[in-house]
Amino acid sequence: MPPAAAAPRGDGILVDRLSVTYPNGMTAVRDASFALDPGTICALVGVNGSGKSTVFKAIMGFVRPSAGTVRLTGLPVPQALKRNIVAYVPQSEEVDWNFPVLVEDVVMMGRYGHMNLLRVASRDDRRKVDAALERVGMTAFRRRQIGELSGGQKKRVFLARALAQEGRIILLDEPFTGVDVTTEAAIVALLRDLRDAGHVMLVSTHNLGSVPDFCDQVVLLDRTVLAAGPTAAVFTRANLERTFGGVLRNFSLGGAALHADADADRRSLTVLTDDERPLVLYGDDAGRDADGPDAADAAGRDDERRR
Ligand SMILES: Nc1ncnc2c1ncn2[C@@H]1O[C@H](COP(=O)(O)OP(=O)(O)OP(=O)(O)O)[C@@H](O)[C@H]1O
Repeated sequence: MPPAAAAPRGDGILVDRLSVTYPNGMTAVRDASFALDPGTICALVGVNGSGKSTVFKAIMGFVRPSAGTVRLTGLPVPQALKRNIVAYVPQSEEVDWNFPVLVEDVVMMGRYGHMNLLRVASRDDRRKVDAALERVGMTAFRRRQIGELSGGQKKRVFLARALAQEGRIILLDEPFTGVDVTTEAAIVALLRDLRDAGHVMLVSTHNLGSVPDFCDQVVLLDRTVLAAGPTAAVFTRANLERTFGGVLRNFSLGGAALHADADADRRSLTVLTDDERPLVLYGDDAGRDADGPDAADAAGRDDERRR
């Protein structure tokens, strides 16, 4: 038997008994803990209002923990921010697209933390912006206004900004919302490359079907961490039902409704969806596990059909 993987030490992101209470007295996150090592892609999954953005804000230093700690590559948040360790790819709704700014200027913003107060770009800064635009396939759009781009193109530009920043930790807030299959595949390929280069990525997503495809860790959130760890162990039907309660749509097809074969009564297909790309579980163990190539393949095929 292969040796069991060691538990993460939190050398990338360490969230330890984190609680966040907003000034209006609302405790959005209570006693949440998880640990991620370099070279990880982790999904952050939970219903609307479960505290995903609050966890992001705590990691980015926008809110102070009322209890507990966050450490990033071993450093307290303020020190990590000073060193430009954290890059953020926002949700589209958070951005004012009417602000007149060129694509290349958005990507250059990723270099601001590396510049002095006058923000004069060096040759090295420009080279890194060029390389980032090239890497996400947006070089041809560099002189366009950001507001003129499609949703998927805008996402690529913000990914390029994160690349230009060269942060070891990248937070992505629903990167697949409103993007087509090709852009989603391109984003996933890029995230895998970054993982191989030792980055840590925390991805908030409602795209349940994509999670087993590319995330090696999962954090399930409902105002606290319900479960955290390797995707195969944590991303199970039972845990998802606990996380989403009645919100999750769950269709089960089995027996004659699905197959005409002799063994139809033993076979089933379960679809779990939080309204974006659904998680499709095939076969006899559909009621137990969400991992395995069948589940991922099925989710992909279903996605193609939906679009
Ligand atoms: N600035 C704030 N002041 C007071 N309460 C807040 C604030 N921001 C968020 N909340 C509350 O904290 C809870 C968690 O919100 P949060 O935005 O972290 O959830 P989320 O999981 O990111 O949701 P979504 O999936 O809708 O983006 C919600 O009940 C929300 O109303």
